Amino acid sequence: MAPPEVAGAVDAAAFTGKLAVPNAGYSKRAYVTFLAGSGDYWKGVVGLAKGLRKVKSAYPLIVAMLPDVPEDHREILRSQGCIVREIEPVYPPENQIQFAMAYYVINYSKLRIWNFEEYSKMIYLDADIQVYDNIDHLFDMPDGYFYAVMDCFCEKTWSHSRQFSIGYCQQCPDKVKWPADMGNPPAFYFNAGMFVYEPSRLTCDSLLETLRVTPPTPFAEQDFLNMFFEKNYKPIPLDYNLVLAMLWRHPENVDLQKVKVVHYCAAGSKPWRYTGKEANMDREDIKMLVAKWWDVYNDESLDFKPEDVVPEGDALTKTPIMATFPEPAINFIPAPSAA
Ligand SMILES: O=c1ccn([C@@H]2O[C@H](COP(=O)(O)OP(=O)(O)O)[C@@H](O)[C@H]2O)c(=O)[nH]1
Ligand SMILES: OC[C@H]1O[C@H](O[C@@H]2[C@@H](O)[C@H](O)[C@@H](O)[C@H](O)[C@@H]2O)[C@H](O)[C@@H](O)[C@H]1O
Ligand SMILES: [Mn+2]
Repeated sequence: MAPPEVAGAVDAAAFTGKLAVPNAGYSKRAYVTFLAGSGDYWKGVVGLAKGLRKVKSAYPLIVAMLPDVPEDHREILRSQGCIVREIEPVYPPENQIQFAMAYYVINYSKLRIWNFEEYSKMIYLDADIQVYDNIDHLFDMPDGYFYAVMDCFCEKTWSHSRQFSIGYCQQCPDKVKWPADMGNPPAFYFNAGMFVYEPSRLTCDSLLETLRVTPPTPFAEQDFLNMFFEKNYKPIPLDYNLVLAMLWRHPENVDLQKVKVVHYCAAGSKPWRYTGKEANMDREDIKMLVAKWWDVYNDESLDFKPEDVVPEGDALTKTPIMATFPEPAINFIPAPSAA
């Protein structure tokens, strides 16, 4: 069953993929992910690069990374055709979150991807996301909006929220209705693991200016982006970012045959760390999705090859060029080591 129709959602018909038109202009487009620290998230990026190759995406994958990503990890990503871009960390005001600095620096630093204005349109994907069907047609959606998939409020990670306390979720707004005496129901709220956006230095400056006067919140940049883009946000179908908790919280809204993008964000679901021991991780659908991720990661036929490099001047970047942008010599205060 389709998820609840949401007013203003982009018409599902636009998502057949058949409406996609080749990118006529030279407006540059790219996927972008984010990498911080010397931990194992680089494996997620390798999986994502190979997944995008498997679905024959026409666009490159940029990796926005903090200075604390070690050179050997960067080299692995370059060898997989990724374009590596170092970004400056974003430090929230020290006085507010000194005990969770690493978490907040990692999440708020993601905002630097708005500076990549050599691209007219980008699709951001967390490193714990995998793309199993081509989604290039999302680049053709009308400009001026922020497209992302609605999140779910039912996991205990939401226990701090009013929604959780009354059992309300936007995925099933009629099950527990928002009480009239609590004012209007919350605005649609998206998961920030995947979104379609238009880079702009002006927007980036405005984001960082606003952040300076905004106290950090539990979901960090996800809460912040929902507040900042509330008026431009357009929900897109959950097939474009399946937050795994939907499988046990709202199975009636999920058709795994139609899902194009899977977000391994549930506790214990990161494929490269999977043990099957955490809650819900012994489900057959979770085991299948984790195995599916490993199939792509281990598929050597999907490794980047030199012949994948496109000739200079090709209007469409058909496959990632083996380029590494000159990493700007910015003097960084080393970011706290990532979580
Ligand atoms: O140590 C870390 C933690 C996070 N990330 C990046 O930040 C994103 C958001 O973190 P995560 O996906 O773990 O959050 P969740 O979606 O599970 O809440 C990840 O996907 C990575 O792209 C990273 O590179 N290193
Ligand atoms: O805290 C910041 C993160 O917030 C989001 O993850 C959440 C969200 O999905 C909740 O709905 C889940 O309950 C929770 O498990 C999960 O961590 C983004 O996916 C991630 O990119 C990042 O912005
Ligand atoms: Mn994630």
